[in-house]
Amino acid sequence: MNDEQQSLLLSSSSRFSPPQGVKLSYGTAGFRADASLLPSTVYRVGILAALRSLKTGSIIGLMITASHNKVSDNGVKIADPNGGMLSQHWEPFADALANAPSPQHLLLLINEFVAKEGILMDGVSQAEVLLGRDTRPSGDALFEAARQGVTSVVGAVATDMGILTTPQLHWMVRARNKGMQVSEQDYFEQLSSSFRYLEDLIPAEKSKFDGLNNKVIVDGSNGVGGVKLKVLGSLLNALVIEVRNSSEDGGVLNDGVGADYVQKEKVAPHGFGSKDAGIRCASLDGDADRLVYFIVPPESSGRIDLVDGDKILSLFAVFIREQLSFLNENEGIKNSHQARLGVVQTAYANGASTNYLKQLGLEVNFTPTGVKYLHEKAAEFDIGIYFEANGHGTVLFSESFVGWLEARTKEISSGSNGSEGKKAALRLLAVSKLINQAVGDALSGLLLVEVILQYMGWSIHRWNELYHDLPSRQLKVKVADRNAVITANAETVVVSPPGLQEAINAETGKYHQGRCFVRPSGTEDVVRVYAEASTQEAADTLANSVAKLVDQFLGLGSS
Ligand SMILES: CC(=O)N[C@H]1[C@@H](OP(=O)(O)O)O[C@H](CO)[C@@H](O)[C@@H]1O
Ligand SMILES: [Mg+2]
Repeated sequence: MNDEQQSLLLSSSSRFSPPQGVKLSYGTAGFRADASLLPSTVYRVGILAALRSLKTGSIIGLMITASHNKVSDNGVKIADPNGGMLSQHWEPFADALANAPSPQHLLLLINEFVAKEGILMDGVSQAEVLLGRDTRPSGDALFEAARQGVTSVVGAVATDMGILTTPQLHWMVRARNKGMQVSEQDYFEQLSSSFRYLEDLIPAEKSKFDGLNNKVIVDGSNGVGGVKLKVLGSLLNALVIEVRNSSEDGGVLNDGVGADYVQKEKVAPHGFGSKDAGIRCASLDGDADRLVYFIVPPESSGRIDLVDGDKILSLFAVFIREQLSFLNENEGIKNSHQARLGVVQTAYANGASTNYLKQLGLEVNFTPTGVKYLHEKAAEFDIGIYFEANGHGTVLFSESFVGWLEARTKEISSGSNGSEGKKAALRLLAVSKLINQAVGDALSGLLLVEVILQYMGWSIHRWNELYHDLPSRQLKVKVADRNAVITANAETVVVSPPGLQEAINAETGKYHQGRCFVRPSGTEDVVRVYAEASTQEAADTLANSVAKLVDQFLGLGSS
């Protein structure tokens, strides 16, 4: 690193002192904390993003958001060149940078790291980072910190993409690196045109929207997603999207609203009630990368029927499996290719969903919590569908399978006779354009759910009846050191502290259809307990007894 570069880094970093007495960690989804603690972290992540861009020779993304967390929090994460999460290999460097106590330490770390990674900081190589932020009031100041971080690397440019959903930014990074157009208008255009195309491919004999079924009401969590969804909705024809709790309505972000609240509490968000009984309702989280549906009952008990990420995954799996079977049956299609379809879940997936998917004959895989793990696994298949129960997920198509579909659909247009097999190829290709290939995206997920329901002629009730969720309960336990819990087998088994798993097994064995696991959260200072059983009461009791075990083994008094 030359002198000019050194002094630039030293002078800019002296403007951003790290908070005292706080240890920051990149965690499951980037850095998150109270926004007042974050300027130095966001500035340093700006440097990291510029280095990542130099290293990969590609465009990198930096998103400022704390998703479903409270409005006074904020956070920052990186999108890699393919639009996915930052390579896990760089996370320790991110942690070290964020926690460096002084500008001199920071410089030392950067020097060491660029030498180890062979990054050329010669002031000649070009780097570019696309910056996005959600609607949080702290976003503007943190954006400025990120911009200063990026531009303190000589040759690096920070491009302001404005206020965006997290998945929009990831989509733009991916598209830019493929040499495509990446304005927000391009994003809306790609989603809405593939949606309309899929609508046009619905067979005439299948029931279309019947006037009752053409509306979905969406809770925007008072965040960025609602506003964007209004724009997207205006580009559609038959489907009516009514947005409530949009950030323009004056409500507080994620306060009594949003996908996380609806999924965890199983109650209707603010602004929804018995007047909405029978209508399809959906909820986005604060940065619109999670989506759940729900049904409001006619009486105003507040309780809802939750149609969660597992059920969205199941709907996608049923549809895609059907299209693949049309493809395989179709003799007109040359070089018939047996596409490998895989689904990926975590231990939080409701056991009833896993049984259902296995009964369909699908390969079900499990990974630890966190989309970076699910995404990586799903990418091993021709078509990989992954979802967390909380509504984060997408459908990935391998490049080779998309290439194969493109070749088939070209054959089709030359000798078109409209067989189901041919239409299936066209449909799958349109799905690969509709559903975000970079990351889980509530807006593209919502459009895919809507068009599949149209295609199937299903109401939300019919969809919800695919299987019945086993009653479940999630609890959080505060412990002295959550990292003392070490798990294996996709977090289903505790290997340390010794004896805890045996105690959990003994408790779980008392319950019909009992299943229970504990793991340290990657985003909160707690150990999470999840329990399932044949009745709600049993699931509650099992969760409570295991929470007590966790407390006995690791509680605040046991350090
Ligand atoms: C049980 C649960 O919902 N866990 C969430 C939560 O992770 P934890 O590591 O459990 O805190 O936040 C993650 C990031 O948003 C999300 O990927 C994950 O599913
Ligand atoms: Mg989110």
